[in-house]
Amino acid sequence: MARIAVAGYSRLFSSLSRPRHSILLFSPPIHTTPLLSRQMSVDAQSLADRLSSSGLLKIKGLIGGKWTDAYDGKTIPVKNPATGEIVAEVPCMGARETNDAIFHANNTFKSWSKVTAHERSKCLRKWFNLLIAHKEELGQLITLEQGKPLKEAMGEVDYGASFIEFFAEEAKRVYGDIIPAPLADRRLFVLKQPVGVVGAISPWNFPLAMITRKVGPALACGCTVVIKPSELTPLTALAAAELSLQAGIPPGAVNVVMGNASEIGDALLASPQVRKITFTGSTAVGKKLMAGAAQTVKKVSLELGGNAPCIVFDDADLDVAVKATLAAKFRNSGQTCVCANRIIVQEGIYAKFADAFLKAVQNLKVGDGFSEGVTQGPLINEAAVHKVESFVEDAISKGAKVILGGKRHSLGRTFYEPTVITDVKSDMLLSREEVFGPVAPLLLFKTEEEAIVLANDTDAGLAAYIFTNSVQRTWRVSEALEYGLVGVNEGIISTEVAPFGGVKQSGLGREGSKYGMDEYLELKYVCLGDMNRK
Ligand SMILES: NC(=O)c1ccc[n+]([C@@H]2O[C@H](COP(=O)([O-])OP(=O)(O)OC[C@H]3O[C@@H](n4cnc5c(N)ncnc54)[C@H](O)[C@@H]3O)[C@@H](O)[C@H]2O)c1
Ligand SMILES: O=CCCC(=O)O
Repeated sequence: MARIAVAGYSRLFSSLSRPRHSILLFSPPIHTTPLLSRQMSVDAQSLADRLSSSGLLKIKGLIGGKWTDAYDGKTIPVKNPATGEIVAEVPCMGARETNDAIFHANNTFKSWSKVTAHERSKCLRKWFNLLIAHKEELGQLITLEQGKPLKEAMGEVDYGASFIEFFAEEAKRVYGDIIPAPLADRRLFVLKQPVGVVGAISPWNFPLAMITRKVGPALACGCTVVIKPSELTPLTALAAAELSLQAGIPPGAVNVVMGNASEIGDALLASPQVRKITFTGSTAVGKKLMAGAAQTVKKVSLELGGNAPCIVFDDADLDVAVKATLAAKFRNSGQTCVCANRIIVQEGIYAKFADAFLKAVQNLKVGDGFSEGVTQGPLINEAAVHKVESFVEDAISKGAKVILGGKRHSLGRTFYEPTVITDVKSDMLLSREEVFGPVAPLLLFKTEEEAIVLANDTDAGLAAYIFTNSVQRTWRVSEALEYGLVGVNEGIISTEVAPFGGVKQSGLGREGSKYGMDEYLELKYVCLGDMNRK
């Protein structure tokens, strides 16, 4: 059955303007005909045709500038989470392909790191222009493999591309230092140099932005990269890599391998040529990578899971708090590391907030991301739904009350009803861990001190949100929160110009902004002596 309404989204595309952000077919060897033609519906086939004619539907890995199958010919399927249909088969690569990708990245590093900052900047700028020129196709790919509504996917393209534009500019601003010397016959300099080959491992929830946020600064600094996208969403990464080649970024500077995650990860960790691992994903995998990087003492940056508190004080503007909390909670159907995970509401505003929030959540529309008006796509897979279900069951068994949703959506598959749960307590799974789904748990507090204790009562420390009209409280609470990002009266705070990253077990290092460059640079101190010699 055709589930993708081609006419509908064509109209949507034509109504969307070009960006201003603030905020098949190569067949792998064992298949002789393109998978899309064999396994998808008629409407899906026209989508495939459009993507295919754009040249952006790549289904091979990229090693040293060559589109490459797995050496043993094995493939893995990529599925549309909204329909369960297989949309492509991509190579199931492992250590051998990864080592070759590292080899090429290392060779290319020798030349790319010597290219002037001005030239690197120009290449990145061209890449940005191409990403924006292909916004529609990239948005389609994101919705196809990740499931988020097309409008949100197009927003991700703007957001993802913004990192390339920003770091194209930053490439020209890698300044060193001259330090006043303690001895008269010396001069002291600090040089900033690229770290070398970077292994970049990314998750499925932002198939483009979580890659560009890493690769943009890496290339800007003169590093080369081996990307391992999530096996659930590799098509967007491959399309972006194709555009990097079209932009003139040299073959070998951007490599993409996917397949056996732990084998690829181990190869990246073991290689002395890989000098930096940058990872976005779960805390559990981040810890493994951090331990593994010790073998060769690599630089590591980790963007891991969150457990964001969203604190609504009695003095908050109710409309602002409801609207912003809705955005912070239900972005990408709750599958965002900075999604509000615990909505902590002061007793004086609790009833009014719960009522207004419930009404707002009732207006969300669940469905296939390609259908017009849909705001909530499916969850990524069955495991994600099981996790949500187990958290909701745990809360109910401990006394929480479901006031909306609380079960799978009638659309079936991995669609889950937008859910609001009250009477949530801090011992419930919903409070302890990130639910990564469309479930909004409401907790009640009495005093500011209590709210801060509740908010900080977690190993995570990525994003937090507060709603208040008091300037003094804004400062006090922002300073007291053990988090890397704080939104005040705002639910969507990510931008390429500000540092993104967590404290505690949410990670190490920062991405985006001028600080994002430091992660890909080494400092070298040079001492020039004997200055008095004539
Ligand atoms: N802090 C952030 O910026 C941020 C952003 C997005 C997502 N996240 C977090 O990511 C998680 C969701 O993403 P996910 O389910 O893809 O996470 P995940 O940790 O399961 O996977 C992330 C990536 O790591 C790879 N991987 C898994 N095991 C590996 C191994 N042993 N060696 C090397 N690579 C391995 C996966 O294939 C994938 O590419 C959530 O916890 C979310 O909070 C964090
Ligand atoms: O999921 C995490 C990244 C989302 C963001 O950059 O705002």
